Amino acid sequence: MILEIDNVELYFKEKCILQGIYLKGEIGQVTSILGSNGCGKSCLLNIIFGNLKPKYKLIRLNNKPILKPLYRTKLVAYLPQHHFIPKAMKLILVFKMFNINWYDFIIYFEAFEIYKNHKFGNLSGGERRIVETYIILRSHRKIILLDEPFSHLAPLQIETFKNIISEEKHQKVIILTDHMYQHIIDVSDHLYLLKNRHIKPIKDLKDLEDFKYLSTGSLN
Ligand SMILES: Nc1ncnc2c1ncn2[C@@H]1O[C@H](COP(=O)(O)OP(=O)(O)OP(=O)(O)O)[C@@H](O)[C@H]1O
Repeated sequence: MILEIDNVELYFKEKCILQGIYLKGEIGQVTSILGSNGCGKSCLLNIIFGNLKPKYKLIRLNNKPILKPLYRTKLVAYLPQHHFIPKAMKLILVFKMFNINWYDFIIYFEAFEIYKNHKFGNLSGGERRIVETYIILRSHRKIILLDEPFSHLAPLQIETFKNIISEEKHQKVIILTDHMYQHIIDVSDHLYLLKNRHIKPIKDLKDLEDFKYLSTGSLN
């Protein structure tokens, strides 16, 4: 499966946020978007998901235009920056509701075993993020959009998620964004940089310094 988003133009009132954007994601490849605060990364993920309507955009799946919002196709799962699981729901029910195996989760995150019957809202912010990120990544959807999956997580948990992403990419289109650029670079097959409304494919990591996303010497 190949997902392409093309010709995106997004305005809020008079202000142009995104212009002439083209991005491609495909099964077997992790595609990541880097960019400074406020450059439009979350907006772009929301446009792909279908809950933000830009002035123009064209989404193609295997070369075929998709005219309805992607979220209505049951092909896509999206991890937003905010928590989306009801606080009062017990963890075991959360996993049942999303049809995700609790015991597989415990293999990766042993420390959660004691939380099986705890309410989601009683977990810490980072623990809630782990549950939500896991559920989205393991969801039975072909397209996975992740907005800042690494922020708020401890180093070991980040490594676990990088391994899970590398497993899941073989059957899913994975598109993500995060400010933790080293982890993004490690886990990605294709990188894009959003800057000044435009997107640039990054072929050489040095471009991240040349385009002033990173300060000179950051990659040494
Ligand atoms: N509903 C809205 N109305 C007006 N402006 C908005 C709205 N949503 C986002 N923006 C503006 O669009 C720009 C891009 O926002 P977006 O959230 O996509 O940035 P981002 O790259 O994800 O930033 P960060 O890395 O800080 O999360 C910002 O300048 C933001 O203020």
